Amino acid sequence: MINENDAEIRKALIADLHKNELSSYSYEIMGLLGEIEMALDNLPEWAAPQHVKKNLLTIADDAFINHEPLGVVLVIGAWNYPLVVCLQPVVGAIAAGNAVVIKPSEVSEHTSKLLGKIIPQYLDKDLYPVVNGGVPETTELLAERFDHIFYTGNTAVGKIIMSAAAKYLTPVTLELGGKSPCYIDKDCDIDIAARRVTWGKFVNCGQTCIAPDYVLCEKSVQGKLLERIKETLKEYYGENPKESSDYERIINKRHFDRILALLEGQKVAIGGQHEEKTCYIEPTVLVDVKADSKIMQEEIFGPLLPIITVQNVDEAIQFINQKEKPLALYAFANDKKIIKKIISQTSSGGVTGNDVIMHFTVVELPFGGVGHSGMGAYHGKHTFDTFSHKRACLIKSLGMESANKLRYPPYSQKKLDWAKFLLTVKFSKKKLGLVLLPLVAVVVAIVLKVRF
Ligand SMILES: NC(=O)C1=CN([C@@H]2O[C@H](COP(=O)(O)OP(=O)(O)OC[C@H]3O[C@@H](n4cnc5c(N)ncnc54)[C@H](O)[C@@H]3O)[C@@H](O)[C@H]2O)C=CC1
Ligand SMILES: CCCCCCCCCCCCCC(=O)O
Repeated sequence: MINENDAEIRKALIADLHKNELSSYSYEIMGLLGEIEMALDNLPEWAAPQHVKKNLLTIADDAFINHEPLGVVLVIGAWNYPLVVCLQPVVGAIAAGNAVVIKPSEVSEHTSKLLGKIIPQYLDKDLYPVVNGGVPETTELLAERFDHIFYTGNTAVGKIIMSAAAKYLTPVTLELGGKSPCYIDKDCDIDIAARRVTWGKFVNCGQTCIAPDYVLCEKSVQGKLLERIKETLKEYYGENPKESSDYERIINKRHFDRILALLEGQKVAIGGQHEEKTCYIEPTVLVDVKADSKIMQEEIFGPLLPIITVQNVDEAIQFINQKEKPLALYAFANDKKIIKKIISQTSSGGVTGNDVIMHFTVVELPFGGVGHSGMGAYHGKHTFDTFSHKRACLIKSLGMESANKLRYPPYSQKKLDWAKFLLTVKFSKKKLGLVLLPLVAVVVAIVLKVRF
C-alpha cells in the first residue's frame, strides 16, 4: 500500500504540513517500511511460546508464556507526523493478531482522507476499519468497548481517553507530549551541539513530540550557541527559511495563533518573522526567558527555542525536576559522567546524550513517556508486546504426585522446609542441559517419595 501510493502520500504530506518529498520519505515512509519489514522478519520469533525458568516443584512440567491478541483495539493518531504516528502502532497491532479500528487525526485532513481511501483497498474492511472525523466521532468511538486503546496526542485529551477507557477497564497506551529539556554543558563541542539542536528543534517546524523544547546552559555558553545556531539556520534553510522547500509550516491557524501568543513579552535573539496567510513562523530563538513565563508552562510544539541560563549542571537538574516528567531529555557534554549524572538524577520517557531525537530511531528501545508524558511504549517488538496478552501457561505432568504431597494437608514444618527449598531453587533448561534436568527431577521425586 505504501509503495504503490507513494506519490499520493507525499502529496498529502505536502498539503498538510509543507513536508517536502525527501523529508516525507526520511521521517515518515522510511521508518514505517522498516517497522513493517521488522515485523515480517521477526514475527515467528516474537509470537513463539517463550519458555521460562522453573522451580524444582515444576521441573518436569512445561512453563511458558503464550502471546495472545488482545482482541479489538483502537489506534488514535495525531497530525504532526500523520502517516507514521497513525500507522506505526497499527503494524504491531496487526502483527500481534488484533482487529484494529484506525482513527487518523482530523487536523491533518489530506493524509487522513487518503488513509481512509487506501487502507480499505488493501486491508480487510471489517477487521481494520478507518474512522475519519473529529471530536464527536472520536467521542462516539470512545463510548464503545475496546480491548486496548493506543492514543497519540496532547496530555489534556489523554486524560479524556483514559477516563473513557476506565468504564470498561480497557488498558491504554498514551503517547503524549511535554517539555523536553536540552542541557548543553560548557565543556562540549558547541558547534556540534548547535547543529544537532537546530535540526531537532526546527525539523517539521518544531511540531515534533520529542523536539528539544528549551535549552538550559550556563551564561558563558549562550553567546557562542546563538552565533552557531544562526550560522546553522542559514546553512540548513538559506537566508530566508520562508523560501526553503526544506522548512515546513504550522498545521493550522489555531496552532499559529497559539504559538505566536507564546512569543508575547519575550526577547527575540534570532528570527521572529511570521506570516498568517501561510502559517509560516521563522525559526526563532529567545533569550533571558523567565522560568515562570507562559512559554515555560506548556509544550511549545512550534519553532520557538527559549534559552534559560543556569549556574551549573546541578541547577539544570533541579530545573528539570521541578517540571512534569518529559517525553525526552537531552544532554550534551564531553564528559559522559555528566550525561550519566543527569540520567540518574532525572526521569523522562527517553534520553539521547550528545544528540536529539535519535533514540526514536533505535527500534529496540521502547518509545514512550512517563508520568504526564504518557504510559506504555512501542516500536519494533515493544509494539507487538503492547498489543499482546502475555498468558502464563503451565502444563503439569500427572506424575510426581509425591512432590504434591508437600502442599496437601496435613501440614508440617518438615513439609514447609522442603517446599521452601523446592520453590526457591530455579533451573533453566539452558544451564542444566536437557539430559541433566530430568535426572534432577527423578532424584527429587525419589527423595520426596521416600520421605513423605
Ligand atoms: N508521544 C508521541 O509519540 C507523540 C506525541 N505527540 C503529542 O501530541 C500533541 C499534538 O497532537 P494534538 O494536537 O493533540 O493532535 P490532534 O489534535 O490530532 O489530536 C489527537 C487525536 O485526538 C483526538 N481528539 C482530539 N480532541 C479530542 C477529544 N476532546 N476527545 C476525544 N478525542 C479527541 C483527535 O481526533 C485526534 O485523532 C503534542 O503534545 C505532541 O507532543 C505527537 C506525536 C507523537
Ligand atoms: C535521513 C534522516 C533520518 C532521521 C530519522 C529521524 C526520524 C525522526 C522522526 C521523528 C518522528 C517523531 C514523531 C513524533 O512527533 O513522535
